[in-house]
Amino acid sequence: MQNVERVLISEAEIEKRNKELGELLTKEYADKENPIFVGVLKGAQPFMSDVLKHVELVHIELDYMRISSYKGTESTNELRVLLDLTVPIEGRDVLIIEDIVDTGQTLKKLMDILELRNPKSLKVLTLLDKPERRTVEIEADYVGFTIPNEFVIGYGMDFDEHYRTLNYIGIYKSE
Ligand SMILES: O=P(O)(O)OC[C@H]1O[C@H](OP(=O)(O)OP(=O)(O)O)[C@H](O)[C@@H]1O
Ligand code: HPA
Repeated sequence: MQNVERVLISEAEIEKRNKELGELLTKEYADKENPIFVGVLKGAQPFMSDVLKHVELVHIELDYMRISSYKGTESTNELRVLLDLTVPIEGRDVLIIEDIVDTGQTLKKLMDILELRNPKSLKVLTLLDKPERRTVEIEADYVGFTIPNEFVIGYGMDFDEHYRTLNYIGIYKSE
């Protein structure tokens, strides 16, 4: 396990939580008219596809955005929209799907951008929440796991584009 200090969340724990979250979203979005789930690439991709296996609804549109900020283990403060939505969201129920809310800067920027487009509702699902690192006041509506202040890798999350393919979440060992 090169550069993995220890396993923080196992594949089985992730699967169990994904099922619970998918069932919750099924209830929450069943009566919404025209909902759209927005995956934030690249990190949220494995989580989004796994959680959707447990969402038993067929009227949800899927779309993606990409915002990038991290170099190594540090946020750069320079957030760039690299990929935008392909459809309007005015009057629609929007759910942002993230892998992690860390400083909160990415989510804050994303929510500011999407709020300007006048959605009916704008909520957030994140697999991981790292509240100790927050620099802006922001909370997700649905959280998979609250984690300590450690840099994590795996299950979509990277260190310089490596480790995204691990099927568990580990703590990164820097040397
Ligand atoms: O709360 P923050 O401190 O802003 O960090 C969270 C963001 O950082 C990661 O994205 P990253 O910029 O690394 O892009 P990636 O998803 O392509 O890895 C992650 O996917 C979140 O979007
Ligand atoms: O702990 C993290 N790991 C990987 N990517 C991240 N982006 C923000 N925080 C993290």
